[in-house]
Amino acid sequence: MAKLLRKPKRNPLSKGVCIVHDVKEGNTPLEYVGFSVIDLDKGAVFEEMLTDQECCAVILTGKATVTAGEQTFESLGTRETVFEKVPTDSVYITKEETYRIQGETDTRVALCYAPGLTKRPNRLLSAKDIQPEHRGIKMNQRSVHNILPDSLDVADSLLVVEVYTESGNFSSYPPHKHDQDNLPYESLLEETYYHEQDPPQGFVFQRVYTDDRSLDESMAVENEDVVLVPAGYHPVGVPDGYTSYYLNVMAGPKRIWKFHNDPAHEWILDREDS
Ligand SMILES: O=C(O)C[C@@H](O)[C@H](O)C(=O)CO
Repeated sequence: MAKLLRKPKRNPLSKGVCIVHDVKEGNTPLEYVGFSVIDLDKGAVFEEMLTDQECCAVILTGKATVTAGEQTFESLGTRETVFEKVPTDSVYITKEETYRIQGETDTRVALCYAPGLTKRPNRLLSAKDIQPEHRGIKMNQRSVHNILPDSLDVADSLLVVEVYTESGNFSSYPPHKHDQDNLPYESLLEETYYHEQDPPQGFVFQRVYTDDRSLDESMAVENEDVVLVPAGYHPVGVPDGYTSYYLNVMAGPKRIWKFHNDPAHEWILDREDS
């Protein structure tokens, strides 16, 4: 199995709480991004005390109450499956904070981590404030929900976005990278992809490669897999008949998404839509 591909597990953590993914220091080549997926049964509670990391808790499916410090956000979450394709609710939680998530229904939550540099207000990132963004033409079309974009000055390091790519299309395409701290031309951001497919027996292809090919992995990515992108271009192709969903977490030394397209494939952008 490719080194960048992580399969889902179901490791019980406490009563009614299961860890599906846990990408963290010690098991990842990533220095800035941490990523977990947890499943909570209705009524079950997950609690964590953050130290030097900030966190964005994305309610992928189901409903939950999130308490962060003195604030409680109730009835978060908008969908039973991610393929309802409506934006969802998330909560930004600052470093050195204790937070708690309680499932109001069975719920799946993505926990996105990155270095916290300052104490900031915790904040609800409401589904109501997310306008789906359409990108691309021809077979390069996708729909994007910007949960924590760089235009929102809410976090120190974290960028979070979810993307739908329909049957037969490519996204994160033409291939782009963001692995050089060379602003204003490019920023250095690591990235994780949490993937789902509809129907769930589907798979997508993701390649992660650098210009010199010292990194070049092509992966068949199945439902609930995670792909790590420490560096390089990272396009995704979706087979006919399936819809792809992925959640991206990005972080690096500067909180700005400035990508560089692979010059070999940039011509893709210059075509007429027809
Ligand atoms: O295809 C898209 O537009 C989504 C990607 O940009 C994805 O969010 C990503 O690769 C971010 O670097």
